[in-house]
Amino acid sequence: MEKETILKIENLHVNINDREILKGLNLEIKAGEVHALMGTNGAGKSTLVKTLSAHYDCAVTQGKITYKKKDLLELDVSERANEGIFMSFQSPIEVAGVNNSYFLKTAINAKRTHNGLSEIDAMEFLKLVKEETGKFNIDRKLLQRDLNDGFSGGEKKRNELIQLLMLQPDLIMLDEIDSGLDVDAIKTVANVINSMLDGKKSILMITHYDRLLELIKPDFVHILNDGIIAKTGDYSLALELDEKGYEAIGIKDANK
Ligand SMILES: Nc1ncnc2c1ncn2[C@@H]1O[C@H](COP(=O)(O)OP(=O)(O)OP(=O)(O)O)[C@@H](O)[C@H]1O
Repeated sequence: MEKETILKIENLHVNINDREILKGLNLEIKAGEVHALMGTNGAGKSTLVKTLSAHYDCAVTQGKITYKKKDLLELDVSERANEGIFMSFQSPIEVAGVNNSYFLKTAINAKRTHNGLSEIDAMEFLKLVKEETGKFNIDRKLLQRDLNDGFSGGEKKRNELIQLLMLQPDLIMLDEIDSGLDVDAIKTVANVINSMLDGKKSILMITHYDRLLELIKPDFVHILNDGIIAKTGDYSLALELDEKGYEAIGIKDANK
């Protein structure tokens, strides 16, 4: 059976501060696929995933993005989340005064209400937290604190894993979730992501290293360069890149 297209990006042009970063990018992601996005520093990888999550830095000047047959650019940031888009940021914001558990329960209930389901109460929420974090031995005490407030880099990433498990999004975008993590934490990330691969959820993950891709095998590896996807291959492209570097595979660093 033909897989459903979850996300289709056509001729996407995006400016940041009036400078064109994405210059006619095309990308199609189907249900159940894992896509890795690589590229030199400053190539525009984060700009792409920030644009998909409606970040205020990114101004779309041209192009079309279709998500589950809807015009994504017509949806605001909370509508995108309620429609099942999840973004793990390189540096998630710290929000003192907002309890982490309250924040997560509110996000879950917004999504449930949007999809015509009843809200979960405090007891159900706690039960679900225990179940999900228990499967992967993730410390749930983080939920008692304020959202990311004073969290270490690794704790912020673990908190995003809790959010992922609780929200069960359809399109998961991970921006360098492996950076700064200890070896055990990288394995936990991979275990969580692999557990979510049910043939329906799709992943777009930015990484610089082959390490994460060894644990979460991508169906496609894309190299973003000079504002477009300059090269696409399978996992062997990431291995080749790791071995030879960008220049040897024909990718010129636009910053040099
Ligand atoms: N808020 C901003 N103001 C000015 N320039 C920005 C801003 N955000 C991004 N840029 C610029 O846009 C370009 C693309 O940045 P982006 O973060 O998308 O790159 P990247 O491929 O994710 O890089 P890295 O691998 O280093 O994380 C860079 O030149 C960056 O300096």
